[in-house]
Amino acid sequence: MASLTAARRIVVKIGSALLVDRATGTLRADWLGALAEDVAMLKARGADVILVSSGSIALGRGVLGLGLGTLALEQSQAAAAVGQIRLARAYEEVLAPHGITTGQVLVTLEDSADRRRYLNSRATMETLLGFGVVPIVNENDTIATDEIRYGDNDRLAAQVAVTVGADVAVLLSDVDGFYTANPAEDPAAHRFDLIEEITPEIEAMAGDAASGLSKGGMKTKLMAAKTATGAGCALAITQGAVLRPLRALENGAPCTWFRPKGDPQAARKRWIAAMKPRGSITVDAGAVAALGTGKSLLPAGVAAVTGDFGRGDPVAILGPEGQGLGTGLSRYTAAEARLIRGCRSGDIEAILGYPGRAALIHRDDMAT
Ligand SMILES: Nc1ncnc2c1ncn2[C@@H]1O[C@H](COP(=O)(O)OP(=O)(O)O)[C@@H](O)[C@H]1O
Ligand SMILES: N[C@@H](CCC(=O)OP(=O)(O)O)C(=O)O
Repeated sequence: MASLTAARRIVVKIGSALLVDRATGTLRADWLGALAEDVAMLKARGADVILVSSGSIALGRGVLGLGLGTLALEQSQAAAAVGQIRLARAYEEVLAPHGITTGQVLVTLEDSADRRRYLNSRATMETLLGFGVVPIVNENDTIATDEIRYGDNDRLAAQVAVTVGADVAVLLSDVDGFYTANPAEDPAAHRFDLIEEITPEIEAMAGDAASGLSKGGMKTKLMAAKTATGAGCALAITQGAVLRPLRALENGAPCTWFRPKGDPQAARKRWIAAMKPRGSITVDAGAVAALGTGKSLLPAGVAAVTGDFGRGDPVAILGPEGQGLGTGLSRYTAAEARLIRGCRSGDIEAILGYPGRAALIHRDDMAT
């Protein structure tokens, strides 16, 4: 079974109900301080950690005196604007004493649907993690309208896990796992230790949230589990209300694991391989050899470009005889690719008039 101890890159989702005291609308400082110790523990053993944290609306509504009732979308968005700044600051304040730098990343559903932005956010996240930063991710509630909202951070966390190629995602909840029925309503319900496959029977067991601060309930957690496991990332649901819930999980606290399908790299390659190319890039013999040894495709190895693709679009990679070598996501548009074809990476800026990425297709964005 998957485990937190061996994880290389971990996404942890923290729900509003854990972070914010419902009655007072204030932050649970002790709980957050203890969570910072958990994060420091994971970082100390070399894992990358990304926190997907809810709580901006719950915090902001307290500050604005909006009460506990249902909010109109604009009110939620206003509350998020007020709450998010406090939320990000709270994480910074608890993690800094551990020598950990934080960065705020606000995303919308559009960012991951649009492939160009998806590649940008992937590259930025990778760079942040390379610096040892712990990204604090939330939905950009102040600008997201209904059509482009995740609406719940369970699915957002799974999407982030896929974007960064995490091998483990943990949803810290107010319940210690996935049950045969909502345990708040059915005392006979029992918890699964491991779910191998999310079948329609399992889906029928997922109910809504019982608490007033949360959004998703188990339905969105199952959707998150589907997304994560399909991309090779194991997902755990566990009780977050205890102090140091990640240490507790490592020490065998009750939870439900969802088994991943393969590993993140293999899943990403399957995803890219299934895309319909928007054009083609023909490479020379030297590039064929370089790709064979697992290198990225540089402009220098490109002989010809066809089609009209944008940044992030899938393109067919062809050998000198026109033979198919695979599919990759282009980091340049077709027009740019034609201009920098055959050039050294160091000349890209002079040719295009702006600095670009060294590779035309990065190794991670290629299925060969
Ligand atoms: N099959 C189920 N197993 C466990 N909990 C369930 C189930 N169906 C519905 N629930 C409810 O989902 C809640 C957890 O979701 P939610 O309150 O949205 O948590 P979070 O704040 O962590 O997002 C549980 O407290 C429980 O009331
Ligand atoms: N983005 C929103 C949270 C949405 C959400 O999923 O909340 P929760 O069910 O508490 O995880 C916020 O920060 O208030």
